[in-house]
Amino acid sequence: MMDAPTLQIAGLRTVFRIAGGDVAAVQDMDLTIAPGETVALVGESGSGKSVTSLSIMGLLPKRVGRIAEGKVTLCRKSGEAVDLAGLDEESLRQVRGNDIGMVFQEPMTSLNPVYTVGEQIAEPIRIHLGKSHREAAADAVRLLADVGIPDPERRAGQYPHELSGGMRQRVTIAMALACNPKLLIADEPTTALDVTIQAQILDLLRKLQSERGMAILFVTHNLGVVAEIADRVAVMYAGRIVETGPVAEVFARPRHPYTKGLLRSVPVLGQAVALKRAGTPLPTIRGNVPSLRNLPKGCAFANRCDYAIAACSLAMPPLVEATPTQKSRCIRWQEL
Ligand SMILES: Nc1ncnc2c1ncn2[C@@H]1O[C@H](COP(=O)(O)OP(=O)(O)OP(=O)(O)O)[C@@H](O)[C@H]1O
Repeated sequence: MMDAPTLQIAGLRTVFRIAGGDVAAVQDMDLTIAPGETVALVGESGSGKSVTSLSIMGLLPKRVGRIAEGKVTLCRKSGEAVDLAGLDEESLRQVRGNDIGMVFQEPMTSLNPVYTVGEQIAEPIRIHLGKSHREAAADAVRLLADVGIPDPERRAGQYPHELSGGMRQRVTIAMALACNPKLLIADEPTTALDVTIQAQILDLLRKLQSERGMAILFVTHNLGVVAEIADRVAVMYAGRIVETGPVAEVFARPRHPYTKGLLRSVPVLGQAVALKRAGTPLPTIRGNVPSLRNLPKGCAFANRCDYAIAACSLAMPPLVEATPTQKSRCIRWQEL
């Protein structure tokens, strides 16, 4: 029998209250992540990637954002399945940092400047796992070693400002993993780091995942990072998944014009230099992401799409199976 999924999102719709009514930042969202699997959410800025991860974690801005429909089922460490969309704040606090670990783009937003890094890693271990100060402090040093920080005993006594950006991000990963979560949500965790450090952090996440077998939801706008880290990818556009499938298959043969455009606009080093010399601009997707306040009736990508026909503007295309493993929200996927 297959293991139960670690995370199962079904029919998620997340809305924000704005002047004049609610606007949906995420809708029709179905997504499953199996134990030990890495799923990447990609798309341009504003496509709804971060709102999806905030919805899972119960961290939507209070009174402004809310889950209006759908279920977010998490298989907890105990084996119990809970619908995070239906939990109160206190129950969510027991899940966050315990069953779900979180790593964000800017490590300083997760770290407190007035506590040592050792104290900060030890805190969730005491709160969620009920260990003593002494045991939690020893665990914190072990975790610092696990995330590749040299001289972990000395580092545990240092404050965040005494560490480099890459080291700080390793510390937030240690914090996220402190309680051995089933799911790690990493929202642009390498975007603020320079390229060599980025590669080290991705290597570290891969190594930790193979050791611990946790599921990872990886949010990024960077397709190179997706290729490095993910098993499956879900491409978002204007709040909806427009294509999903195994990374190798989607990259080799995208079945949605938006994915195709995104892949075409990734600079390939030699090619980018040659294009620049020839005075040819790198291909980009023309036009802009539509405003969520007045999304068109049909496909939200139609006005930017080279494949658009009249039918595309009549109704929102459903997400259909293009292959047994790949889905597309395009009525012309067979022609791509
Ligand atoms: N606090 C808020 N109030 C109103 N609307 C919001 C709020 N936060 C997000 N949104 C809406 O949700 C949309 C999706 O935002 P989200 O942060 O998920 O995008 P993203 O794909 O993660 O982009 P980025 O890569 O820039 O973080 C935004 O375009 C915005 O319209």
